[in-house]
Amino acid sequence: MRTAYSVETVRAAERELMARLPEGALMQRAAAGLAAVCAGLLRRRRGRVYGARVVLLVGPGDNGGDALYAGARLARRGAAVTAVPMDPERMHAGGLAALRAAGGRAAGTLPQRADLVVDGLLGIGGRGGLRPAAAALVERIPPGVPVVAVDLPSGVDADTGEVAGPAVTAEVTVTFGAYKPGLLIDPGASRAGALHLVDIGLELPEPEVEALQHADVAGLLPEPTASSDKYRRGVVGIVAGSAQYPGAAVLAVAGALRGGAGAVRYVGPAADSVLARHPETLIGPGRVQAWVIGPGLGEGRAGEVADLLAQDTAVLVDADGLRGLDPAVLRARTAPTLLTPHAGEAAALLGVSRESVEAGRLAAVRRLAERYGAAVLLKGSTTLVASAGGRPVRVNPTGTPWLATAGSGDVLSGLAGSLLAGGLSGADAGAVGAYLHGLAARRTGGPLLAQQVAEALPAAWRDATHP
Ligand SMILES: NC(=O)C1=CN([C@@H]2O[C@H](COP(=O)(O)OP(=O)(O)OC[C@H]3O[C@@H](n4cnc5c(N)ncnc54)[C@H](O)[C@@H]3O)[C@@H](O)[C@H]2O)[C@@H](O)CC1
Ligand SMILES: Nc1ncnc2c1ncn2[C@@H]1O[C@H](COP(=O)(O)OP(=O)(O)O)[C@@H](O)[C@H]1O
Ligand SMILES: [K+]
Repeated sequence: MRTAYSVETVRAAERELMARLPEGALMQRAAAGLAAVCAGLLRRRRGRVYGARVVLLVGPGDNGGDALYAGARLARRGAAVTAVPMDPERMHAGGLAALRAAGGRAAGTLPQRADLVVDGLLGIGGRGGLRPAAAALVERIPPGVPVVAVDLPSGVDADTGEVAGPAVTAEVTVTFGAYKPGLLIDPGASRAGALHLVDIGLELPEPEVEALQHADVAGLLPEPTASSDKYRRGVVGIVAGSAQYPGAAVLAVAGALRGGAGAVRYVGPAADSVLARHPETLIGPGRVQAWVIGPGLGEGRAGEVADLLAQDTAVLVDADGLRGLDPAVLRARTAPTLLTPHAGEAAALLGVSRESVEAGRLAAVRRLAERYGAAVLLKGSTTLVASAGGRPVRVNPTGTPWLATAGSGDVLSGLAGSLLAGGLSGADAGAVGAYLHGLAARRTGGPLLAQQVAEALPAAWRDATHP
């Protein structure tokens, strides 16, 4: 599991540790880790550190201090290091002295030739969009030169991943003590490049955000045993499709057939299309361990949604099924419930604009889970899964923008429903479903069709369980 912590939590852990260590010890740990990553990158790119031109962008706080001390270490190894301050009056004094003592220099303007830029403008002390002096430096980073971000790319909000205006795009981010949510959630995540965590010895409580890895997914996926039969493995029922959208039913069933359930049952008007593509499907009402309702349902089918929600069976509600949901009805349920909106559907459920959901995805998914008393999977660039009751929000690390194609959400709802039928909780079914869905899409590559994502699911399952 990859875990991430808010700025407030990191600061508290830092204070506690600093009280027990000599002054400046944490910054030296951070700078040593940062310098090692920079040196590794320079060696890979040009064979050696000696003679490399390194530019440090230096902000007014400790993030700049880290960059200056790391720059001093690189200068001692023969790099030509130039520090460019955001504000020449406010640079970490100890760091600047160390850099100068090691042979580095400060300059007023950004050199146009460099082998590496180190972004030490802002770390966890950054607030709001970059102010003009910082933005001007970011805009002058020479194109094609690799950037290593210190703690996080400047301009990315550490707690949310929000980016308001210009921001650094890094090849590598070297972060200290703990990942921050903004490094795992887009748009911040796509600015951070490869993540490198430097352990500075922090002791941390439960995380705010977590991302599953292969081993976590393997531990959650249901595996059949000698005593399994198709009913014990779980039956998932799919209520999807309409005369207008029969394809949604076919795709949801395609996902469900590859989600580990022993059988898939289809209920709805697209039975002929479903059977033509998936002869394995059972047709018509019957007993199931989990229902999926919503993909391609069209208008006027709220009664069917209400009927399923009234049953004491796990239910996943997607797409058209999400219209007009009553929070009181959902909160009263005791069986697992998973809602899988995209940003537009989430906005309608919260009564806010789509833009506000997209700008603050973490807050939106948390509010949805609280309000509806259910697990909620918010689709989009970095899919998020929250559960009612304040557990860490799960961030899916496997997505790809190629998934933004018609019908891929239908495959996901069938898949996650199948996992629910296999006995996973709402949040686990959502997070594991999104993980396999993203892996399958990455395996397929783009441009991709939703049905290809479904077809690649067994291979993605094997990748996660037998890496
Ligand atoms: N606290 C600790 O124990 C450690 C901190 N470390 C480093 O210290 C950093 C945090 O340092 P600070 O708390 O000094 O904060 P930062 O260095 O992140 O930035 C704070 C400064 O930036 C200015 N600023 C804030 N938002 C801005 C914006 N949008 N545009 C322009 N300027 C802005 C503020 O006025 C303030 O002067 C971490 O990210 C990490 O790099 C590391 O050395 C490890 C140990
Ligand atoms: N920019 C993006 N990056 C990664 N994944 C995305 C992006 N946009 C959409 N997706 C994913 O694509 C799928 C689209 O689902 P959805 O919006 O329900 O479409 P549909 O209803 O056509 O199936 C979801 O899994 C979502 O997370
Ligand atoms: K930074």
